[in-house]
Amino acid sequence: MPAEALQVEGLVAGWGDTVVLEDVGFAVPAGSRLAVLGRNGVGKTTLFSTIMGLARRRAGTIRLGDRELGRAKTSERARDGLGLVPQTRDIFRSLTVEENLRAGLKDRPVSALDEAYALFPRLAERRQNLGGQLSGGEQQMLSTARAILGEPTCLLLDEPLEGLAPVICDQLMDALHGLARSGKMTILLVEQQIDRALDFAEAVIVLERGRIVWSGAPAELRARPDVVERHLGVAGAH
Ligand SMILES: Nc1ncnc2c1ncn2[C@@H]1O[C@H](COP(=O)(O)OP(=O)(O)OP(=O)(O)O)[C@@H](O)[C@H]1O
Repeated sequence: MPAEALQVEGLVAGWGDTVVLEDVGFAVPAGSRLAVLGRNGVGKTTLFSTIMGLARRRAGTIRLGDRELGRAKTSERARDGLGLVPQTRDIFRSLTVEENLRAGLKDRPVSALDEAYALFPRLAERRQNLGGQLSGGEQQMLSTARAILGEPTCLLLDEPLEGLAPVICDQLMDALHGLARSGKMTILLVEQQIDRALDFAEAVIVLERGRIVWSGAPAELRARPDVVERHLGVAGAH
């Protein structure tokens, strides 16, 4: 396996005729965790969408392991090991929790569902409930669990904590830390809760208007309140 799970170089991308990302480049070592930070509208979701083949790449390369993704379809990227948990939590509201999870199994045996239930015991309690009956936190757990069942080598999590109560954020982050400890998955996290993102990540990139304006280690960002204030719009990360 190459040392880098994901390598992005000179990426210019957007939607239709609109360019959102300009010359974005970064590399994520296999098994590591990267936080992607930035204010609303700077292009974080567009970055994940471009990696998944959902947005329009105009220039640059995206390499997953040793494969350059080029024009690969989203389904091929998923087969090659990319997984996305979108901000919109794409669960099937009229299917049960168990049915939702089965949809994420790909070719794996049904017994693999136990992995999801071990990671999120709350989902086991709710397995016969419909997706639409779940709380926001449970829906986020379901969306995350379904992506994980596909055994992605590289998981993209887009603002998983948005709108969740602090205690649910704790539970979700505990599960993500557990996943990360297994070392099998490379995880990219977009998150507005900066402290939680910095606790989780080993490296950080900060986006502003579609460009990377800062990159480094979480401790380095914590030592730069000026960067935090300027690009993330808050007084400081503690
Ligand atoms: N699916 C889409 N179709 C068309 N334009 C989009 C789409 N998603 C995002 N955009 C546009 O791309 C630009 C960057 O938005 P994006 O969602 O990537 O930023 P973000 O940093 O993820 O912000 P947020 O934190 O608000 O999600 C915005 O102008 C937005 O309207």
